[in-house]
Amino acid sequence: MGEAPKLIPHGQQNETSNGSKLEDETFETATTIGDKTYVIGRADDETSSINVRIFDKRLGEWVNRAVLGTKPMSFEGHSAVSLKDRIVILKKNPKPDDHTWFLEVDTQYVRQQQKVLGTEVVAWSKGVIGSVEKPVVISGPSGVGKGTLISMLMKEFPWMFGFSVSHTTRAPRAMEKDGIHYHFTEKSIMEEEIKDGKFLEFASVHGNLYGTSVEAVELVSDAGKRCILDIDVQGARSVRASSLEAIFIFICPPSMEELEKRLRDRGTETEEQIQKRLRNAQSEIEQGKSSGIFDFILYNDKLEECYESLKKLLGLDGYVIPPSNSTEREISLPMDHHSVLKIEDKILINCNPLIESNNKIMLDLSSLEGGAPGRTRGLDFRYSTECINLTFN
Ligand SMILES: Nc1nc2c(ncn2[C@@H]2O[C@H](COP(=O)(O)OP(=O)(O)O)[C@@H](O)[C@H]2O)c(=O)[nH]1
Ligand SMILES: Nc1ncnc2c1ncn2[C@@H]1O[C@H](COP(=O)(O)OP(=O)(O)O)[C@@H](O)[C@H]1O
Repeated sequence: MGEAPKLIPHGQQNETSNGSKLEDETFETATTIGDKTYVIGRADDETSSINVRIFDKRLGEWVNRAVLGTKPMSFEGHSAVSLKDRIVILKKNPKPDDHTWFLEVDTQYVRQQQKVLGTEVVAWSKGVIGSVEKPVVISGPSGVGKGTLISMLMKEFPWMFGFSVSHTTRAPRAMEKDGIHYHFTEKSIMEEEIKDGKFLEFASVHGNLYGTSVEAVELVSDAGKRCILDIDVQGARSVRASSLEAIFIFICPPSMEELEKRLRDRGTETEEQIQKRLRNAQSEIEQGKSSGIFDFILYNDKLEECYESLKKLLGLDGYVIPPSNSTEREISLPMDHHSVLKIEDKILINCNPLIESNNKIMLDLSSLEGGAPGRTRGLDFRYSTECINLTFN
């Protein structure tokens, strides 16, 4: 039995309480979700890290501890609010012209991580404000044109999409660059990292290991971009079963003959590898069509037509480039004089009207969808100056 948290702030009392904010000199804040109280403070070593301790009320003991974050997430007195399975921590604005940072933790993910690692590890992220669309998972047999279609999408919409760079134990092809096309790695290293819970999913494909690291997806979502994953059917199944909400697209060849031709013309594989890929293609196509994993099946016969269909199902047909900055929004929160309140799935930040003209900011957690588990998925926010707008329905 551990010592109960000295801090029994508002959050400890019940689920419907307002956000908790402790006195500044303690440099700790806490909030409660279910049986757990998350006590958040500056790391003991006085670095810029954040220390999180988790107290399980049911067990009456501290069950987890993690040191998180680097600059600019240093802990200088925050407000923490819990909503459903999330905690949102708002960092005070250190300078008047600075922007607000917030951290969001998905406690669902904490539980998953605990299962894998026993102790430690909570995932936090810098807040990306403005909703990010669901990641896109693209699967299909080797040579069908997945890479080609993804390149076209990334070239036309570089600000919108980011590629999840997988790890693989296969050897690089002539034009492939480490860290861009894949993270090329050793089997023993990758197996160790899989054990450490570093991967969102992994699979053995055509005799090699492939996997999507949690970090690969986080890097894209942290940049505020929509993540594209090029993974095989087994990987797609694992992602489907994970907490990552995504759109699943399967690409089919017009015929096996055409698939073989594309593979041969690409000229990147030995004859033996081509044969292996063709043998696997048949069952991949069957699974792709029948497994219920995929939301959409696209036939890549004429490349341009297939690309147009892909854009259409991603809602990008007839897409007009928005004026710069319109997809990125930032909010400013004053250093002092703000209070934080939670109501249902909304967080309301009340600023001093004498300091801020937009004196009420609402973060809407119902907008959270997609994204890597445990990471900020794009909190939507809006300003309000009228109290009447702040009634929640
Ligand atoms: N499960 C899983 N599959 C992957 C990953 N990265 C690539 N793949 C799949 O591995 C297979 C082989 O990829 P690759 O060696 O690049 O060959 P290609 O498909 O012929 O270009 C393809 O089906 C990819 O979609 C990953 O991170 N996880
Ligand atoms: N619709 C298409 N028609 C003809 N060739 C295509 C088409 N789509 C892709 N290709 C070609 O087929 C080969 C395999 O495509 P690639 O994108 O590497 O497939 P994958 O990533 O699915 O293995 C490449 O040489 C590419 O240029």
